[in-house]
Amino acid sequence: MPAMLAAQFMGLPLSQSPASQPSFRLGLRSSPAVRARSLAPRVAASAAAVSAKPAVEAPLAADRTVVRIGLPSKGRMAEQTLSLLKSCQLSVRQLNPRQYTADVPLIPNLEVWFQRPKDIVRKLQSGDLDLGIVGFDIVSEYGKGNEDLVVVHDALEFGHCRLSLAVRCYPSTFIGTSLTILNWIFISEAVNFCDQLGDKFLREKGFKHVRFLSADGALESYPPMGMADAIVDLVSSGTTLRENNLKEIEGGVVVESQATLVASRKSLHKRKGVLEITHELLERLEAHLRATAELMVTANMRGNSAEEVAERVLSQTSLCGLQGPTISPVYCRRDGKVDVEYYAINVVVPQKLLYKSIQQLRSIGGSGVLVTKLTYIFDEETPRWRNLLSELGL
Ligand SMILES: Nc1ncnc2c1ncn2[C@@H]1O[C@H](COP(=O)(O)OP(=O)(O)OP(=O)(O)O)[C@@H](O)[C@H]1O
Ligand SMILES: O=P(O)(O)OC[C@H]1O[C@H](OP(=O)(O)OP(=O)(O)O)[C@H](O)[C@@H]1O
Ligand SMILES: [Mg+2]
Repeated sequence: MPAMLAAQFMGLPLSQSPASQPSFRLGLRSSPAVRARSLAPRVAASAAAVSAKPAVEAPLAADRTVVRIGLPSKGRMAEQTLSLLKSCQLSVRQLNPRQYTADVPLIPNLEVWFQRPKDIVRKLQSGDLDLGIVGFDIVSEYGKGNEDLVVVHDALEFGHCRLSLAVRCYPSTFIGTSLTILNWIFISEAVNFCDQLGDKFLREKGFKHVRFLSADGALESYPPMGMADAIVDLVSSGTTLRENNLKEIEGGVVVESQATLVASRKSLHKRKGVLEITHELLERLEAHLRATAELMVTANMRGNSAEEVAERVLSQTSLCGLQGPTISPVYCRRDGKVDVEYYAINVVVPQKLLYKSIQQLRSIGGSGVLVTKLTYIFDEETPRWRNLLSELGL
């Protein structure tokens, strides 16, 4: 920031009217909705089609008997989505990489359609898809206010990012500057990745004077090129911002995002098989995601009885398992008689406590420790399923 403007800012009363502020430009990545607004009437129809809330409620295509799920066709989410499904034993079979459709052999009534993330949300709204896996940022941007979209699983543990406001790096006095203050000093134009979200966020924060630009990508290049003062874009590691000399603003996070499983409420209610498939997907996803954080530890321990071994195991903080350790006798034949001298202990421990658990096991006489990865941990019923049923009034 030029010294003069900095000085001007320091003496600026916060009640000063926006009209008297220095002009500030912010860069946003354009969505088809915004581009369509500025194009000829020929494209007005597509603009309506992408509006956050369809004017006319989409009918359910009654003749379709197969259930459809939309998966990201390209980009960083595509590969991770397929790998998550594979980890849930739901491998997607795509005969040809150029084909937009595929299937999941384990769920015969499920058809996979590879689509761009924003198209997945639009097609859920139009009734052409029943389920989808997309980032929460896209659900918020394109599905906002649409009652027909239901987030079935909100934390699939990949695609973590945040939609955030960032500005050029100014002298350290301004780093950590709050939104309110920044508002007065230098944003007059911004580039926005998520038009609806970015626009609403900044207006609500009082950035009424900001002019939004449309852009298709590489938003981080706008401020250094002098085309905008700020950007509203996705940030994950922060590398792109840093490499382009930009900084996030304190309090400038518009939305936190990660991959989600989304469904059409109408499909869940009316299309045969959707609720059952959603239940299976949800159960497998939950059970798998839960299992990735845990390990199964098995060890042998000398003891006089299962209870006595249990006392020792339960005296250790990291060996309590999900409900408690499973302790079973190890039978051996001695002097012609079946005898029990050792007990096998099975206990599920959090991955991050593995080494501590091993140390605790050894300290109470455990030996021959085996550690196994878990594929699934199924609970009695997942809270997300109960929530979904109650959200659907079922
Ligand atoms: N840097 C990132 N780290 C983690 N997740 C991200 C990141 N950027 C985007 N995402 C997530 O991935 C989703 C898809 O982004 P991606 O860049 O693959 O496609 P896109 O930007 O919509 O398409 P395109 O780049 O062709 O315009 C985003 O909606 C967001 O949820
Ligand atoms: O904080 P980081 O880890 O650096 O990630 C942030 C970048 O990732 C996304 O871009 P992407 O790579 O998808 O390119 P795009 O702008 O062409 O979509 C996003 O739009 C940012 O530019
Ligand atoms: Mg991208």
